Amino acid sequence: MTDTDIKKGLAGVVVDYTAVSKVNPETNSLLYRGYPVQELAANCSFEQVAYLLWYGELPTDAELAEFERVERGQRALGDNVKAVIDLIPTTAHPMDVIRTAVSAIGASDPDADLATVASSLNKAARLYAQLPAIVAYDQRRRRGEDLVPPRKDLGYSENFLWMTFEEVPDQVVVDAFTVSMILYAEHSFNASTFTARVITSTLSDLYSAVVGGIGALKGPLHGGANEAVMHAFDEIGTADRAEAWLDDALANKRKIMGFGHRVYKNGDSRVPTMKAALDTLAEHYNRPDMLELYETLEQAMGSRKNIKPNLDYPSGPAYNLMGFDTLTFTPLFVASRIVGWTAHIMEQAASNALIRPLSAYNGPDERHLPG
Ligand SMILES: CC(=O)SCCNC(=O)CCNC(=O)[C@H](O)C(C)(C)COP(=O)(O)OP(=O)(O)OC[C@H]1O[C@@H](n2cnc3c(N)ncnc32)[C@H](O)[C@@H]1OP(=O)(O)O
Ligand SMILES: O=C([O-])CC(=O)C(=O)O
Repeated sequence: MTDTDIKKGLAGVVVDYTAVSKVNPETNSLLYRGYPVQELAANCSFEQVAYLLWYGELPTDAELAEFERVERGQRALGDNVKAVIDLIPTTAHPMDVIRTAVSAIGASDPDADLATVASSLNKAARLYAQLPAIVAYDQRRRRGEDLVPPRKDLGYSENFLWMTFEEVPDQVVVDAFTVSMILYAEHSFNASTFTARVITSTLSDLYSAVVGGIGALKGPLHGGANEAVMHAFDEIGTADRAEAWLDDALANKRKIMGFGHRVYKNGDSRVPTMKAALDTLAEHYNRPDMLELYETLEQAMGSRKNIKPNLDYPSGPAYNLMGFDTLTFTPLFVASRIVGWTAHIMEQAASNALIRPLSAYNGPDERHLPG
């Protein structure tokens, strides 16, 4: 075994097939079940995309109506889940709250260990329906606000925003939110999805795999970057300070959050769509200063390092403009990625092989206890 045999971070290693999505850095494209994500973002609801990712085809009108009926019927936060959340101090990171809430849902499911396709689809649908209530309630309780019950007359995005802010914002805001949910839903074997697949590969249950995925997503090298982008914007303040801030950060060997990607080396296929949504929001809220800072930092990062933004870069400021607290950004990613994770969990279960790579030992040579 030589150093070149070791693929640190599994970089460049193809570990399995997937039919869920195709990330193609050569053409800078992303397909969900064959459809370009940009087409889906421009034409579909989040409900349609969730159905597509789970079932492999877009729903007919009748299938969509039934799918929406089931989702709307399961939106309300269960009393037991609310009680668990209320036990967690508001000083905890919201990702820890989401992780615990999902664990509580799993622990109260008598069929948690049942892994038939129908049972897994039901569990996935329940988590997808419940996560907005969990995310919205956690943000509200941190602000000292009461829980807002869901409304069955609203679509997924409108209801999510309603439960968070107790009002449905203008359509441009709802549309930008839907675009973000669609773009975040799925991205092949990223770290959190792979984590979920590893857990599934041991024949563990779907909830355990999702909880593991949430843990992996929390880190700032993955989903936690959308939150970290906003912290950086807060640190920088105004566009005129961006270049000096960046030079200082790079001199101190800091990673610039929201830039770079393991697979895309020429830009993230989702960024132009999310940037267009951010542009709309900046106009709607009359915040040209946010765009100026965004573009100045992007250009400076391009000229210093030739590293391009990833999806977390436009999403962070977009969620800020929508009114979400910075700590809620990564939980929003969870609410969307639950769809991708569970699609992969089901795919892994249907064609399973225990995931267990090898390691090269570089510890002490064999030795023995004295005597
Ligand atoms: C939705 C998502 O999860 S997208 C990813 C979100 N994560 C972030 O935005 C965090 C910031 N970005 C990063 O840390 C990285 O780009 C990653 C983790 C996303 C990808 O990392 P890798 O594929 O392992 O690339 P790696 O870290 O080896 O980067 C290659 C070089 O570019 C540099 N680089 C890459 N990204 C950045 C960055 N954001 N800031 C500064 N330098 C960077 C690295 O330091 C490295 O330089 P070196 O060769 O001089 O050591
Ligand atoms: O693919 C990755 O490594 C990270 C990413 O962009 C995602 O999960 O959306």
